[in-house]
Amino acid sequence: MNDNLNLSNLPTIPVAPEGFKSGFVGIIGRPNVGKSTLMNQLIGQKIAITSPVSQTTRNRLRGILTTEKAQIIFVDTPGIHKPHHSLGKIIVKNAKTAINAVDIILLVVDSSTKSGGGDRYIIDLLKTVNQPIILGLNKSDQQPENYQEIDESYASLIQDYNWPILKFSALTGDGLENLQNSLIEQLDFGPYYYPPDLITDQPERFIMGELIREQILQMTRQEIPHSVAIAIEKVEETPKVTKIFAAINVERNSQKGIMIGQKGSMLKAIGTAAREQIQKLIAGEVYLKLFVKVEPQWRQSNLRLAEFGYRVEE
Ligand SMILES: Nc1nc2c(ncn2[C@@H]2O[C@H](COP(=O)(O)OP(=O)(O)OP(=O)(O)O)[C@@H](O)[C@H]2O)c(=O)[nH]1
Repeated sequence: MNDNLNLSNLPTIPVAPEGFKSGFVGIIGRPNVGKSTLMNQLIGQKIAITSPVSQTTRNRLRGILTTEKAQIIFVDTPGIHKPHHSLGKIIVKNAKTAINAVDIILLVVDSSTKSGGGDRYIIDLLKTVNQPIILGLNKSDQQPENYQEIDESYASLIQDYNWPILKFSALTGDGLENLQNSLIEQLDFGPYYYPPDLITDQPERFIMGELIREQILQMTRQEIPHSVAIAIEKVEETPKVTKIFAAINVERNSQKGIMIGQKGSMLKAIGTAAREQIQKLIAGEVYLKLFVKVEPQWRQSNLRLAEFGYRVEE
């Protein structure tokens, strides 16, 4: 019998106690403001990848925080920006869909610099939204001396609305308890949507691919912009070690060269760092084998995008 159909294998979800609150919080913002860092910090484990290169996050990813009083499901959305190619369009479309499917919107901005056109673009998108919105000033640890001017530049953008403003640092954790309490306060009473010990809705394989992609983005920086997709081809579990075979798909031969590096040095460095991250994720020994493949123009082709796991959500 297929194990998936065996009902006794399904996780059980307890009945929530009286007064329990729950709901979905959409983390929205421009690329690179710290949305993924924030979600990881709030749920206490790395499930969303982060990097100094913008547009790191591609798919919707849920992070689940369960406390005694509440369950908050965070929906990390790809940064909203004006799209230039078909992957970009899917990313923005998914972010807009996410806005409609949540109970509270946490609009995150980078308060180490003043507001700009990109912030105004998102606030315009949110004008017609009915859910409560919180404006989160992130990167408080990096604010310069003229922080009051910066705070004012954001406050003036939302002066016509009654949105609360909270300041925090996703990196240091400063102000996050306050943020968590404000979110719980605004949530309605509700059930456990997920088992209390679950921290994400994504399968482990997806996160593994993301952890590999994170190392590529960090190590190759601007040289391999966004033309990389990871396919986890095989996972073999043995009692001692989990063997993972993953293909790194790039668009051009030149990118393949960069990815492999001199005498394979780049691929080796990526593999070593990603292996360490994956070991933390699965709490066990990992053997990671990486291959590089050239898939011309994968970003333009919706079919190929679907194969690599990028969903367009209606
Ligand atoms: N100093 C400081 N840096 C931060 C903070 N939060 C995030 N960062 C950094 O900002 C960069 C972008 O963070 P991400 O979490 O990847 O940003 P994101 O909004 O998810 O980015 P996209 O996936 O592009 O939408 C990373 O280098 C983070 O380390 C913060 O509170 N303080």
